[in-house]
Amino acid sequence: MRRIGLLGCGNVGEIIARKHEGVNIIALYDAVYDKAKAVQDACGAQAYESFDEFLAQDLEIVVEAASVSAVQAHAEAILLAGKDMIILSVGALTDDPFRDHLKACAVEKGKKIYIPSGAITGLDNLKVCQIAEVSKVLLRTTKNPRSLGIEIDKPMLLFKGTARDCIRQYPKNINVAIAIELASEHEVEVELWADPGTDRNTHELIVEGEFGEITIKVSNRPSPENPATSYLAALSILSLLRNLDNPIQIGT
Ligand SMILES: NC(=O)C1=CN([C@@H]2O[C@H](COP(=O)(O)OP(=O)(O)OC[C@H]3O[C@@H](n4cnc5c(N)ncnc54)[C@H](O)[C@@H]3O)[C@@H](O)[C@H]2O)C=CC1
Ligand SMILES: O=C([O-])CC(=O)C(=O)O
Repeated sequence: MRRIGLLGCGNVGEIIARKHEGVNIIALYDAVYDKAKAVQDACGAQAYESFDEFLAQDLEIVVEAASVSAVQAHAEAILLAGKDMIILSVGALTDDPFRDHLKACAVEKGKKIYIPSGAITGLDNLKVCQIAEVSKVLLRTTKNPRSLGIEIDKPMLLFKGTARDCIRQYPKNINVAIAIELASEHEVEVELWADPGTDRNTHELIVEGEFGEITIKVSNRPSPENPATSYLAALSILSLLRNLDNPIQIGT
């Protein structure tokens, strides 16, 4: 079984620790040591207070479910230590020189960086946008204000602009837009709405191109422990881990 290290033991990390199958989680790290210790019992892994000690373990894959800044701080070291990496805080990869550098590190060590589908679906065939003519990629995201850490009493458009500008302002809420941008290799327009009347994190993806039109609407249940994060995001990592060694690859 693949040996996994968990970087980030908050909401998503804890779900992975409890529900993983087909892989062996052996090491845990969180900037808040108590969080890593708190999930030890869920998976029988060891929590480490020092990142270097965590990374020194015999890991094949590090699963990042921490933050954009955790990716910025640790991804290079993880890849250069010869580990594959699953990156959920994909907003970190908007920085082109940083992303190119991580790619070069992965190539140098013969390792892979996996970007899970996270809180959206449809990333598989969105990759056709890399080779097709595309006139529009729009993501309209709507969350309850509590997910965005604000209080309002009627729907409000908080942001309209590029995915790159949006992730700078909302690094915990719009990583999906960057996953869409990386899959499509096309600039993504984002509308971010806060709606006190909704109990879902909704992502509507609208794409127009030479192939026709795509509309995908995902109405996500927020995670119980972190309403900003859709439960689907944790499930997407669990399914990625489950299918890593499947000889049949489904989807583009
Ligand atoms: N790609 C996607 O579709 C999605 C991405 N996300 C992202 O996934 C990440 C995890 O989400 P949650 O588990 O809900 O967040 P969370 O806030 O519940 O847990 C994050 C954990 O990581 C730890 N952490 C943060 N920075 C760290 C660092 N530099 N080093 C070590 N530990 C660090 C925190 O102490 C916390 O325990 C977030 O960055 C979130 O924005 C969430 C949903 C969808
Ligand atoms: O979980 C979600 O619905 C989206 C999210 O937080 C992100 O993309 O960062």
